[in-house]
Amino acid sequence: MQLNDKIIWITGASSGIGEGLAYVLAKKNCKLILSGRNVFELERVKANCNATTEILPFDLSDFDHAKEHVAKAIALFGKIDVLINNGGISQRSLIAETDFAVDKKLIEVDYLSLVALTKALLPHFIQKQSGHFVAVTSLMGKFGSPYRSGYCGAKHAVHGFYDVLRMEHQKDGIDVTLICPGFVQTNLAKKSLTGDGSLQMTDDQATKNGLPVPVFASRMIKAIEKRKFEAYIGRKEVLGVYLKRLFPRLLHYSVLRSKVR
Ligand SMILES: NC(=O)c1ccc[n+]([C@@H]2O[C@H](COP(=O)([O-])OP(=O)(O)OC[C@H]3O[C@@H](n4cnc5c(N)ncnc54)[C@H](O)[C@@H]3O)[C@@H](O)[C@H]2O)c1
Repeated sequence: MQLNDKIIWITGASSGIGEGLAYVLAKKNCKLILSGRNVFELERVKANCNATTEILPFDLSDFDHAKEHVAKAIALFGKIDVLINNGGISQRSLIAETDFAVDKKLIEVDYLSLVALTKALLPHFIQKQSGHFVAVTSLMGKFGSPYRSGYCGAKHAVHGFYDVLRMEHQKDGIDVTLICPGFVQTNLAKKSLTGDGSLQMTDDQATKNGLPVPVFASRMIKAIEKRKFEAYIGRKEVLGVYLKRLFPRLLHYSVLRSKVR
């Protein structure tokens, strides 16, 4: 399935991966709906896309109004073909030093907001007997790494939810793709939550050495077009998925030795 000319809704579209996806999809003549919190940044991204790009600002943690956000998104072009649940926040703090409020925020933004939007959009996909849910999780949704307990928990939960969604609604022509990035050169690390909920503000070396956003975005779009169930996109860190599956104890000690923060 080519994404050309499709109507695609992207969350977290004001920066990083979401922004990069918007530019590649705009070149494919897609009609785009860009969501995020920062209207100024969304307008900036929109100005760099094609003429059929709209913005729909809202906070992902406002999931009590998910049905209203979905109704507005459908009204923009009359239907939606693909929802890319991309927006999210990360974490850099040890479990023993992390306030419970931080765990709650991570589960709300990185898991519950995706569930809320997906459930609100599902009746539309069932009614038209087609649609594609894409969730940007992480390799941290497949295995753990220190300093990211709440983030890993939320991203693992995303996998559980969407695996079930795929099983329950394949009969309705609905596809589900889970995208697991390794390290990608965005500001995610800088905006990561520390133990008291404040932002880390500094970059990680691993993120700086990650895939450039345009490279990542192109590979992600290919995975969506192939209707992959799951795609692991990164450099050598992707091996962690296979180590976890085959040699979990080896992965455990490799992650500890790598001292990735
Ligand atoms: N960059 C990486 O190395 C990496 C690795 C694994 C997974 N990911 C995932 O990729 C996705 C995109 O992240 P990114 O790397 O582009 O970082 P980013 O910080 O540039 O993008 C995240 C986007 O989500 C938005 N967002 C965060 N909280 C929000 C809220 N409450 N309401 C609305 N929007 C909100 C941010 O404003 C931002 O636009 C995230 O889900 C992240 O977990 C990134």
